[in-house]
Amino acid sequence: MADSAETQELVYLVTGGCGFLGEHVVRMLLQREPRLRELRIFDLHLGPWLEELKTGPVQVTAIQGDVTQAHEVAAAVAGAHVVIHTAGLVDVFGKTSPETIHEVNVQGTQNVIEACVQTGTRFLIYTSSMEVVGPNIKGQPFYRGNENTPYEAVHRHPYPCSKALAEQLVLEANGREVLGGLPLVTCALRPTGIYGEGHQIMRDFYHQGLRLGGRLFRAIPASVEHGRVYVGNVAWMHVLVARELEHRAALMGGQVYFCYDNSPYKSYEDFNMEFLGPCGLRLVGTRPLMPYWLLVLLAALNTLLQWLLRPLMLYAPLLNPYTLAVANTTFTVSTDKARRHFGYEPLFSWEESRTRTIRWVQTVEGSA
Ligand SMILES: NC(=O)C1=CN([C@@H]2O[C@H](COP(=O)(O)OP(=O)(O)OC[C@H]3O[C@@H](n4cnc5c(N)ncnc54)[C@H](O)[C@@H]3O)[C@@H](O)[C@H]2O)C=CC1
Ligand SMILES: CC(C)CCC[C@@H](C)[C@H]1CC[C@H]2[C@@H]3[C@H](O)CC4=CC(=O)CC[C@]4(C)[C@H]3CC[C@]12C
Repeated sequence: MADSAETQELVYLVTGGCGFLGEHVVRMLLQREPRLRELRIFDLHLGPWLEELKTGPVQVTAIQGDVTQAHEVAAAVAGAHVVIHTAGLVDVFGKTSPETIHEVNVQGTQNVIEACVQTGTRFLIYTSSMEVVGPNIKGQPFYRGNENTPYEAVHRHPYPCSKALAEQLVLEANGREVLGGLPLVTCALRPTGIYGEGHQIMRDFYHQGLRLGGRLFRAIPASVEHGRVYVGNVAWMHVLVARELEHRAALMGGQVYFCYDNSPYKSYEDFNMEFLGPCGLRLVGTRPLMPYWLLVLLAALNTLLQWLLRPLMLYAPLLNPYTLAVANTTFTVSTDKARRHFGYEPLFSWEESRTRTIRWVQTVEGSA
């Protein structure tokens, strides 16, 4: 990559570049990677906003494609110096079958790795997830943990299972010889729950609050803490890793990094209120209004309804046994591995992340 860097000739590929995180990665690369010549954006569904990017100095190439199709992936990867693989099916609500989640998240990642090997691309960054670690099926808390904290990472749900398998594939591929004889350098970033402009679940909570007359009802105790991270900082960490991977290949190759920032540790609902509150919503109750056993029952009922209604319609509410278990389990990270290895510092302070997210919620359809 050194020659290309000197002549400012880098080609990057972002898979899933039209998703919530992918769009931020794309925009961040255009702003903060001056060595970029071409940016390829590969996604199943291309967004109309891509058009506005095509007028800048960097060649922006939109590629409509499917990561499960090896030939489509190989064609997109050929000639790229760096691949940032964010594409994935983020489904914890039972909208898609476990087989499809596996095909996209695991087989899709395998296709990306093989494409790098076959075409000679040396640097691969994978967007993994905190879900690879936990919360586990026992609901054990992970409190201010880092990448070395012992934790029983046992999953049953298709989404964390698929992310864990895909991450393993990526890490094992580190060091494989790519076309041309040089070694592949890979690493995986594990964001905690991401928030920020474009966050669909935040939108859903906002609309739900509006439907309930400006109120949301507390379901989870305030003492259950979640680590959350602003999407701009997740994008920034991807850009930094991509930049540093060549020079620090021995240190960073085959490594995992939690993706974090200075957002405060709070319960999922209290954290959301940091944005929804200034937009006119109120969280009712200092304690959960329903006993936990009733939530468990409702979550199980939702699973049953989803199954019964499947032939007629897709019933995929926010509450199911898995989302309840995740929401009700403390999972917070506290680590400086990314700072030590490649100098990561959050680009956006908590105040700025909050302000940007509030401004975005204010533009969401239905807002006052
Ligand atoms: N949203 C979150 O809180 C977190 C997300 N992640 C990971 O970050 C990555 C991005 O997630 P989000 O942006 O939230 O999801 P998203 O659903 O907004 O974006 C995923 C993108 O991948 C694309 N995609 C899906 N299937 C594809 C296929 N077969 N071929 C090509 N493209 C395909 C989608 O069209 C979409 O644009 C995922 O890998 C996810 O597992 C990790 C931690 C937390
Ligand atoms: C009313 C319910 C009790 C509250 C439901 C909230 C849930 C929908 C969300 C609570 C925690 C979220 C998950 C968490 O942020 C970690 C994640 C990481 C990922 O890689 C993908 C998304 C998610 C699983 C996220 C999904 C929504 C929650 C379960």
